[in-house]
Amino acid sequence: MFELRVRSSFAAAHRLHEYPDQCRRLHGHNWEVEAVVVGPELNAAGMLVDFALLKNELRQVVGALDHCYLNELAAFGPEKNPTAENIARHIFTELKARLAGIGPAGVLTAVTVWESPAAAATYREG
Ligand SMILES: Nc1nc2c(c(=O)[nH]1)N=C([C@H](O)[C@H](O)COP(=O)(O)OP(=O)(O)OP(=O)(O)O)CN2
Ligand SMILES: [Zn+2]
Repeated sequence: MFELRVRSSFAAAHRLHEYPDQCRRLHGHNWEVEAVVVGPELNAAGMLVDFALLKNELRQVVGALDHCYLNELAAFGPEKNPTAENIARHIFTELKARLAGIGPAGVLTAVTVWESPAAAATYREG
């Protein structure tokens, strides 16, 4: 089995409801994002999926969050906090849909979002 990882990043603002600390106030992060794609077979070029394709798709998904106030986006809204966990699940769902439309050999299994070099959340399926 082969496992590929591609990374992207975005800068955005958020605030966390139901949080008893300064994170309730408006603040920002530079989020780092990693997507993991797995599969057993290589193509004639010796690739599971071209990194260029994966990076482009991830960039499209992450780009929709870049320089946004995340709480205002429909993906999060007033009720769902834009935590690293919810951001990871959102990116996973969007990227999975985009990759399904292209039909590459690999399967998306996880998305990890780092809020800082010391703190990350992963959403995975399969
Ligand atoms: N499980 C989660 N916990 C927290 C999240 C999250 O998304 N998932 N997010 C936050 C806030 O976004 C906050 O801005 C980050 O808090 P913290 O990790 O404390 O960041 P600091 O840079 O202030 O950390 P220090 O290491 O203390 O400097 C909080 N928790
Ligand atoms: Zn924060």
